[in-house]
Amino acid sequence: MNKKLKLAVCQNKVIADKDKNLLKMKKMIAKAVKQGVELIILPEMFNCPYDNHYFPIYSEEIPGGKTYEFLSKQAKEHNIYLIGGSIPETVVEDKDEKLYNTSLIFGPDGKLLDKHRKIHLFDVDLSDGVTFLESNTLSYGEKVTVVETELINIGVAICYDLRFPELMRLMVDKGAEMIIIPGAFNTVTGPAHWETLLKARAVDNQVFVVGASPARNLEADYHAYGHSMIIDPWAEKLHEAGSKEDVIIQEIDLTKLEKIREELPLLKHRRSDLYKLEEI
Ligand SMILES: NC(=O)CCC(=O)C(=O)O
Repeated sequence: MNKKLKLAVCQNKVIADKDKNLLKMKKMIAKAVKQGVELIILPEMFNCPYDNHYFPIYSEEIPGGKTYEFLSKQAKEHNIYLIGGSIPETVVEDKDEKLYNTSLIFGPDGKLLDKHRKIHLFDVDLSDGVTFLESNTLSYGEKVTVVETELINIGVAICYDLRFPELMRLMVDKGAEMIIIPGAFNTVTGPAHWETLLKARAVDNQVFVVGASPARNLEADYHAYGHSMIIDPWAEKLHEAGSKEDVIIQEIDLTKLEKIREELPLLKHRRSDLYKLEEI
């Protein structure tokens, strides 16, 4: 394991124009690369407004779609690991078409290492005004995603997935040392829960946690919270964006993870004689 890792989160303001979103992201990635980062993380639905109306219109087949090609090229050109936030993915099986909220994970050679399809769909009706039914358009992912890289072992889950500690622990049991959450929380649940959940998952599992949100766009129907964040395994916040567009860059010390796990070995202290968690 390298001992230091420089990473960036590109918090873009998503608009209803895929090409413009990609162009903006290209510039943000170039800005991060100039600072020598090795890993770049993009937000949930970074190329498509977070809205059931837009998901089918913006969705792409994988591999081969415009965004897939864009991400692969960016990773290769800049020799970086790229966690492509998420995009709406179309899958056609036996004439049946399904959509997923999918994160694409690319290596520095531009090859797709893995993808994560959002497992838990955001179906809520909050009295404060946020109503969303992802399951109106999207299908449920079925896989726990952990990718081994030369930098660090990365678990990827998407937004509402963050609320399920069992999933995060399963990722850690599969070797995750950093959990990446592309996530568009909103202006109700964001201030209430985003930071708390990111920190809780970090301290529960003694991992780095990175939350990558889109910037807030008040012209859109859904107002993302923003506040992309990088948290260390001691639940210390290393960096936080505001609600506007930003590229946040942070060097992290990976020895912190080893040190904390050695000094406070809670993962070893589990009572597997009394309870267990398993992937089915
Ligand atoms: N895109 C999402 O899954 C939103 C999740 C969210 O806002 C939450 O509070 O959970």
